[in-house]
Amino acid sequence: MAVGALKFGQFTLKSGSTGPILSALAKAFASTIVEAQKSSSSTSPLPEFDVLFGPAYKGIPFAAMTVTHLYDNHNIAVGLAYDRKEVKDHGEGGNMVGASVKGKKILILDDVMTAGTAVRAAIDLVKREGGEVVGVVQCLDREEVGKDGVSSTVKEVEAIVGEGRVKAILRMRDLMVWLEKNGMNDELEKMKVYWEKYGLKQ
Ligand SMILES: O=P(O)(O)OC[C@H]1O[C@H](OP(=O)(O)OP(=O)(O)O)[C@H](O)[C@@H]1O
Repeated sequence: MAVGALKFGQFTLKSGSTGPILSALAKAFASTIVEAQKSSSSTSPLPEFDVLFGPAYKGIPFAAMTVTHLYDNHNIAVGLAYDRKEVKDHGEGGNMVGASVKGKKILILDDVMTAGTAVRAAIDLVKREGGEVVGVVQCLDREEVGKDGVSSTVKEVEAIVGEGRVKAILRMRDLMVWLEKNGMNDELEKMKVYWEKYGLKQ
């Protein structure tokens, strides 16, 4: 909220990527991954993984920052891989870049899922290249109903990667609690209206 990254209602998007914001995000992604790997933190801890995969485009800088932070601050050394949206017809060719995923355990990292299209495409790509996707981590879990109108996109993706294997730095309901605590009532009201329309009903 402090940097205007999240807005409700009608607005024009503006990019707000700066060193301090990206640094905070890298730290949050890395801590979320480390916590999720502890067996005490959840009934479905994230398994160890070899390569972090960031789907183009926004997933690429987030994954790159996170592997760096994992190494510098948590002594976890993993590879970085990402895809190109356009197939390259010269040089190494193909649309995978970075560490090889073949025979490796892969964690996918992105900012947010809506319909889950980007993450599903990433899962398919990694599988085609011979990797095994062991989980997904996103910045914000929107906690919205998915394509079937009942379950969530998270549940739909967990049906592919494993129950409890989609993690998030924070959830929509965490944001609502934070807005309430900080007296941001206008934003909270807008979020509640949005939640009524799109939020999970359980
Ligand atoms: O779950 P989905 O319905 O796929 O939506 C979520 C995806 O959409 C956004 O990326 P976008 O498609 O805008 O691409 P970009 O990262 O290249 O901007 C976002 O970064 C996710 O990757």
